[in-house]
Amino acid sequence: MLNGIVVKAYNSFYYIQTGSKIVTCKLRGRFKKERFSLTVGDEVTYTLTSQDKGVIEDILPRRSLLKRPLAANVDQVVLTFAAVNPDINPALVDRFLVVAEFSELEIVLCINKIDLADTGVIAKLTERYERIGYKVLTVAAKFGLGIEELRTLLHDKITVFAGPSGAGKSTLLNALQPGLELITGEVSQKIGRGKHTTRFAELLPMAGGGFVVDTPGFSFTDFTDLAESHLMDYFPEISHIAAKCKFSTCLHFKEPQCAVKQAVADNLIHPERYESYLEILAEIKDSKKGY
Ligand SMILES: Nc1nc2c(ncn2[C@@H]2O[C@H](COP(=O)(O)OP(=O)(O)OP(=O)(O)O)[C@@H](O)[C@H]2O)c(=O)[nH]1
Ligand SMILES: [Zn+2]
Repeated sequence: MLNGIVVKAYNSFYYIQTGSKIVTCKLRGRFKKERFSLTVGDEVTYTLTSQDKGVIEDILPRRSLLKRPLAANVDQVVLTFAAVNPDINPALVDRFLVVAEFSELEIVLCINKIDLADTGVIAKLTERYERIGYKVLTVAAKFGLGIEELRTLLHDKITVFAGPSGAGKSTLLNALQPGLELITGEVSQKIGRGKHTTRFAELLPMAGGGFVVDTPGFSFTDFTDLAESHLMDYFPEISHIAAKCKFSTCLHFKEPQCAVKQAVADNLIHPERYESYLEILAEIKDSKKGY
């Protein structure tokens, strides 16, 4: 029995990668009866029926399932923003961060287009998010700057890219491609990448191990899945301090003796981060009205 990972699903065929080898597999009948939908990122065991064909015998338990893009076992998200052009919007960064935290993904904040920005601006931005505890990478995807460091962070993980339009996600993925050529070249031939354009995500194998989800998706507009009382869990610097509030039910809004509000006043929490928190809190409150 061999172990592998689903890198592409197409017409009830699954393309399973083990090492640098791709095997085309079908599912055992019993899975079809169970209506189990296998997706990219799933780990399976299979037996070979010929050199490059096989049958999936078992599906290993999923660690996670991301809905957009649809992929299992995603470990990490690289949130990509341009420092300028379009100018970084901290409120939008916070919204992406909340969704990434909610999805329990490891987070890398990638600030792109540093060739166009002031070094002072970059330093301030970096400091702002590193202070909260986030990993920040500054790159210029168009010029290959910082790409090696990003590549290192992708090793042995399944990574998805996200960020607003124009931030440079496609440029980043392309900059990562040269390192992939050896393996993806083989994949392309076998599974006809580019021939069939599908809406479904595929995993791109990385030279040093690990995969990147080829569709930068992971967009969202609402926070209706969140509970008001849990929102603070997705702001690390707020949840860190919340235990010191007078009331255990404190939402850090209008409650008296709130340690979070005090921390904002003392400049220990960035006022714009607190603004973002309040804004999303209001959206959650609104969405729950009328239920
Ligand atoms: N100056 C500069 N321009 C860049 C850099 N990276 C990307 N760009 C440019 O920014 C524009 C947008 O880049 P894309 O890679 O298409 O951005 P995207 O995030 O994939 O955008 P969507 O497909 O709309 O989601 C392109 O014109 C790129 O050439 C960079 O590091 N420096
Ligand atoms: Zn409070």
